[in-house]
Amino acid sequence: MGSQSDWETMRHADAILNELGVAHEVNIVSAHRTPDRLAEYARTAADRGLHVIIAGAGGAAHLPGMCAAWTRLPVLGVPVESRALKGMDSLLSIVQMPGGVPVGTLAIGAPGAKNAALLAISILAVQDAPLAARLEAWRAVQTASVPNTPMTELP
Ligand SMILES: Nc1c(C(=O)O)ncn1[C@@H]1O[C@H](COP(=O)(O)O)[C@@H](O)[C@H]1O
Repeated sequence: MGSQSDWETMRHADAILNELGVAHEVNIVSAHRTPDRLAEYARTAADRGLHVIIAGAGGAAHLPGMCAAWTRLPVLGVPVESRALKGMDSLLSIVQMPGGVPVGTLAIGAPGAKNAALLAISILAVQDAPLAARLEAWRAVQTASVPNTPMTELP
C-alpha cells in the first residue's frame, strides 16, 4: 500500500488471506514518496518467490502501474477511497493503463481490497489444489449465508 493511511482499506485483503491460509507480506511502498523502495520491491518480487502483488493506493495512484512496470507478476490494483474525489481519482489512475502493461483493477475501497485477495487466491488456486478446496468451501459458506427472503421486521 502507498501509505499507512491505506491500512484501514487494505486490512480487508489481509483478513481474507489470513482466513484462507495464504502466506503473504504487507508493506508500505510508494511510487511517489519511496521510488527506490518501489523499484527494488517490484524488480525482485518474482525472484523472492512472490506469485501475485496486490497494490492499494489513493489519489494519484501510480503505485499499481509502476509496480506492474517493474515486474511480470500479476498486479491487482485497489483504488483507495480518497477524501477529495471519493476514490474516482484512484480508480481512473489505476484502471487506465496503456496497452502492454496491465493492472487488474478492483472496486473502490474495502470491497475492492476483499475482492483483490479473493482474486489473488483464485489465481494461486489454479496450481494449488488444497487452496482451491479452501476457496470453494469459503464460497459455499458465503452462499449458504444468503437468505431466500429479506427480514421485513424492523429491529
Ligand atoms: N497514491 C499514492 C502513492 C503512489 O501511487 O505511489 N503513494 C502514496 N499514495 C497515496 O496517497 C494517499 C494519501 O497518503 P497520506 O495519508 O499518507 O497523505 C494514500 O491513499 C496513498 O496510497
